Amino acid sequence: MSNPIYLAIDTPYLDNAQALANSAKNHIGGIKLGLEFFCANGHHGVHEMGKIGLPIFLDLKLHDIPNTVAKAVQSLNMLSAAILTVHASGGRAMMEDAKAAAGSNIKVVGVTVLTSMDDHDLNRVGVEDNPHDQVRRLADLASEAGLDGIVCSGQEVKTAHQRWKDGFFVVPGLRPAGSAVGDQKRIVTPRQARDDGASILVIGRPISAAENPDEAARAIVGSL
Ligand SMILES: O=C(O)c1cc(=O)[nH]c(=O)n1[C@@H]1O[C@H](COP(=O)(O)O)[C@@H](O)[C@H]1O
Repeated sequence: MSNPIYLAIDTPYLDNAQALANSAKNHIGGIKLGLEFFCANGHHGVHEMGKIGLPIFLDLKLHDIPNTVAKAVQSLNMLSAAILTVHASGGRAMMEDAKAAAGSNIKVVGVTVLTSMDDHDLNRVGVEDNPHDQVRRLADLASEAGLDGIVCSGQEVKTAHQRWKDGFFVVPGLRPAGSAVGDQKRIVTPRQARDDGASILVIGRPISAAENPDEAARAIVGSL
């Protein structure tokens, strides 16, 4: 079994990102670069991180009209990322065009309901369904649009996996027992997410903020 852990590297500093990835690289399966890193370092930064030799998950959560998202995806293809995110709430046409624009080796996955949101937060943006139902709705839409999978919390991944047998399920919002929760609201342990059908586990601060990131990553691998 390959290592399912993608280390979320959320920093604007390329040297810090390289140091963190290099320190934990023997106990992770990939590197996730998000908006904080990409806005500061762009294509050059992604190229440099690629030299570490692990698959790159480019988490840019694209969300715009279909034409704009498709053109943005085309501009990212040269980076040879393994995984790319768009917001599923951008709609079916946007997801279809994103997938059509992506290189054949990139998995395009739809972010459903951010793990930092609970029922109340969803209601405040006009969604009356609870996170579970909204994830199910957006997972069905992502599947219809031809995406490879979705991003959801570990609280929904079991149901999503049952409905979409060959879907690819990215699960963030993971906290080993006893670690700081921070801004996340729908959390489970890495082990729980894995058991419930997560394809990959996105983990940031429980590793990056640890005194010894390599040791923290190794301990999480051991818990799976
Ligand atoms: O798409 C994501 O990766 C993502 C979706 C989501 O719903 N929640 C979420 O936390 N993430 C990302 O997963 C990472 C979680 O980081 P930690 O909370 O530090 O483990 C961050 O880089 C977030 O941008």
